[in-house]
Amino acid sequence: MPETKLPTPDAAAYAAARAHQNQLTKPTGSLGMLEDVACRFAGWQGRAVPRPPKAAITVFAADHGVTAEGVSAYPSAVTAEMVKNFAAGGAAICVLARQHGARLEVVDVGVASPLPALSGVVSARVAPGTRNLARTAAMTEAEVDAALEAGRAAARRAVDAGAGVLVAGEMGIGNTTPSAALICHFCALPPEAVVGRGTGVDDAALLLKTRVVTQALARLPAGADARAVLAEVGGLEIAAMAGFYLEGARLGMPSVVDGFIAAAAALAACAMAPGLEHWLLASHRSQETGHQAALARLGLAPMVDLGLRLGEGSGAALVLPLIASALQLHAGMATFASAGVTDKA
Ligand SMILES: Cc1cc2ncn([C@H]3O[C@H](COP(=O)(O)O)[C@@H](O)[C@H]3O)c2cc1C
Ligand SMILES: O=C(O)c1cccnc1
Repeated sequence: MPETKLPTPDAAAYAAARAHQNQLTKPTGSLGMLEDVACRFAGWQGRAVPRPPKAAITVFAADHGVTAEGVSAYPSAVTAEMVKNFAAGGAAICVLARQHGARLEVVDVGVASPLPALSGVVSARVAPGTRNLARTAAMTEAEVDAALEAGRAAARRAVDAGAGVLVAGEMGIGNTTPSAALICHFCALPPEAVVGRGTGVDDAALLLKTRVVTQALARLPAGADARAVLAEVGGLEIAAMAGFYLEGARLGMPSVVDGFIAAAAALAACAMAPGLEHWLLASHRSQETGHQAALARLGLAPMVDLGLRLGEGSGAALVLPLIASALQLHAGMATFASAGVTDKA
């Protein structure tokens, strides 16, 4: 796979935005992370006063052979059923996309059972789910490449549709298991520090899930590159999300990273293209064990902590109004000079 060459955000526009923030009628720094968000959008758009972006949400769906081990509280069949629910507009992410007027596309990267043609669902099937990573490599590297490309193509469609900020979500019963393995690998953490309850498994399944991750990681050869790591312990939708982030950044478009699975995909993508993290914003702190460590490794601070553990891109969608407020405050507030307010001494 050719190395992705990424642009760098515009440092001059970022600095101009920071200077502008310091002129606004508020104590310096008092809008906290909203100030950083506005300045980072300035860097991404190359203008001191960035325009409010339209958001596009892409949900990648795929199944996981590892569900045969009993690592999820829900059966694999839910993945396909939820894709139908996405098409019918009934999932959490559908409600949030409608609320925010965001484009929503669902991409089938490898749901186990073939789906009928569904409105809003793009078929980019690589395989009928991954193989069971408890016992064997989840994917071949060719499958990883195909999934990465499915994600890249989806990012191009979102940008072509006029998006100024991208959101990747996922649906894949069992996917917190490969995500935990990826986070362990890229953060050099033991499974006990990363594996969580996902959809809500009991203590016995949590132990089993931890053992599965330990066994899968033991197969990784020393010095395996990100593609090989994804093939061994990853997932089709996770690889697609990585491709989506990479292509977004290549096109100069930032992505809001959702929860645990998104963080795992972002870590893999950053390993493929250092500097990608400069194009990412973290929406929230997930309840899932190990998410905080993954964000720390990415150098990202979550905007909110709402006790979420859903996925689908829901956390990222929930912060879109905060991003809009950050940019409106940046553009709309008076300066000390314009309002005749005395600045600090
Ligand atoms: C009805 C339903 C809707 C969901 N939407 C997202 N997830 C989330 O839960 C799954 C990961 O958790 P685990 O690894 O424990 O299976 C993923 O599909 C994720 O998107 C859902 C899960 C369910 C059951
Ligand atoms: O944080 C997430 O993305 C998450 C956590 C649990 C289950 N599904 C998703």
